[in-house]
Amino acid sequence: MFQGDGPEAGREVQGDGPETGSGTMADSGVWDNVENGLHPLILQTLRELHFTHMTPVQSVTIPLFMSNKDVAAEAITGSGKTLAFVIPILEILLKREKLKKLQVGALIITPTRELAIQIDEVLRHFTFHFPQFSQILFIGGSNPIEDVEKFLKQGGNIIVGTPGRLVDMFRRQSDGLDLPSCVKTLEVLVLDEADRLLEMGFEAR
Ligand SMILES: Nc1ncnc2c1ncn2[C@@H]1O[C@H](COP(=O)(O)OP(=O)(O)OP(=O)(O)O)[C@@H](O)[C@H]1O
Repeated sequence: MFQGDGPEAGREVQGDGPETGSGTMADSGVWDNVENGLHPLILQTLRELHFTHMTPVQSVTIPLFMSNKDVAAEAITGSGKTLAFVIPILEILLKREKLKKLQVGALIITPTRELAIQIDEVLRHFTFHFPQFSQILFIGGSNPIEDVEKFLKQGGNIIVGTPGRLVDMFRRQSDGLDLPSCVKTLEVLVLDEADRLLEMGFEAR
């Protein structure tokens, strides 16, 4: 499940998995046909990845997301949900005024370190072509001070993180990181696997 930051009411989308439709995973339209067009460098990255067609969840949600709707999607594992939010994030950030180094434009929260690493890797394929966007991974298992220093040094226009480390990073003002101020520029919030995230029972302490 994911959400775009937009003025209009959300809409629930049921995405088909790889085994449905005509039997192939990517059978719901070519990327060139996305309304208003995708950025040429995004299309180039998709060609590099050999992704010729959108999956059903991508073809339904990407246009909604790109028109600033709030989107909630439910689709089976492996149906291509990651690209369904990664591409709109980039398109939305490309349309806004350039973000400064410490301004966060998108925050992707996911329940496990493994998922965060996977999303970070997928995103990196795309941001490789957009050096104006910095991205940072906030997950447990490393020294939080290193994350603070990394953010201050290289910035984090797009953050991918797990809840525990993110909460920690939001409380690091005494170490020189004022993340609550940095997210004032937030355009997109993604709650990946929102059902699992909410089951985890994170509460304000
Ligand atoms: N349009 C596409 N064409 C071909 N392959 C794709 C396409 N979109 C995504 N994939 C590939 O399909 C696989 C599953 O995608 P992804 O991990 O985004 O699924 P998911 O729905 O997020 O799965 P999970 O529920 O496990 O997180 C990945 O290997 C990804 O690279």
